[in-house]
Amino acid sequence: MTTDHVIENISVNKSFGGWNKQYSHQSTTLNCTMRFAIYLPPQASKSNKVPVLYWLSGLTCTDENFMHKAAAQRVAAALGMAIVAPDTSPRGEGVADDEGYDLGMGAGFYVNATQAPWNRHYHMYDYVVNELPRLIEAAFPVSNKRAISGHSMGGHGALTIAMLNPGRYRSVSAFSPICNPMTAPWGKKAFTAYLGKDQAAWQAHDASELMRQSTQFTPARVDQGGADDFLKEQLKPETLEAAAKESNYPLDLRIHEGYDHSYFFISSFIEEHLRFHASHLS
Ligand SMILES: N[C@@H](CCC(=O)N[C@@H](CS)C(=O)NCC(=O)O)C(=O)O
Repeated sequence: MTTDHVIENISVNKSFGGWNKQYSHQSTTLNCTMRFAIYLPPQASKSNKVPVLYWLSGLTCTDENFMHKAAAQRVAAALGMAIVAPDTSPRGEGVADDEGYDLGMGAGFYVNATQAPWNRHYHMYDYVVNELPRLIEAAFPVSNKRAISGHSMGGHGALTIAMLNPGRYRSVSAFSPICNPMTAPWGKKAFTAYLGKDQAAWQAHDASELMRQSTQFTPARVDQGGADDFLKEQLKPETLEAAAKESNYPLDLRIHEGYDHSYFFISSFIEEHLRFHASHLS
């Protein structure tokens, strides 16, 4: 490990024979101290590097929501899969913020901000794609067999990051993703602030636009609750489905009647997502 990869342990909890841990580190990409969580299954050891799923959370979340509420550890332990959950934005004094829950801290949207004041710290795209996996693969017994998943804003992050980096992730999945942020209130607000008014810059981070233009396919699964309050105005899975049809992208999209936007939905289907990723990681 080089000095670029100095990490400080914050918590350790044994879980299903493996370990749930939190660390902080100084991020050179985000220019602030960041926290992440990692679940290491019992199979992970110096002589046995395990594949790793990167989980991107939604608005208002930290590295903790998924690890506390998704109930993923039992199946991750059985499958021998590590899970890494970063925070959802840069943090700390001096980091630009907004009064709204959907902009600033807790709402990094997994893009590289080009607009002031956000461009000093808000580089979540580079952090997730480059700095974090470099650090994780240097510091823990995990391999470079990667998958990516996320929820809502994090579902948007997972889909766009996978499509912008073909070959980097073996599979991608999302719960209740923001499928067409260019036309959704959450996305329009964040993209205007972080990327500016020119919508050409937004297209590169819109899952539906990317899927419509895709010629290289990463296996993709999306699950959406039919009783999600954000479904019609913010999430728009029908737009992603239409885009997949246009490019013949093999998207497995499922709508589940009665489920809402919460972690009660995620925990109900997380096992299916982990098994989907395991089938592509092995
Ligand atoms: N209306 C909600 C929107 C935020 C929200 O629903 N966040 C989702 C992701 S988009 C979440 O995971 N919240 C944290 C949790 O359920 O643990 C609020 O004001 O907090």
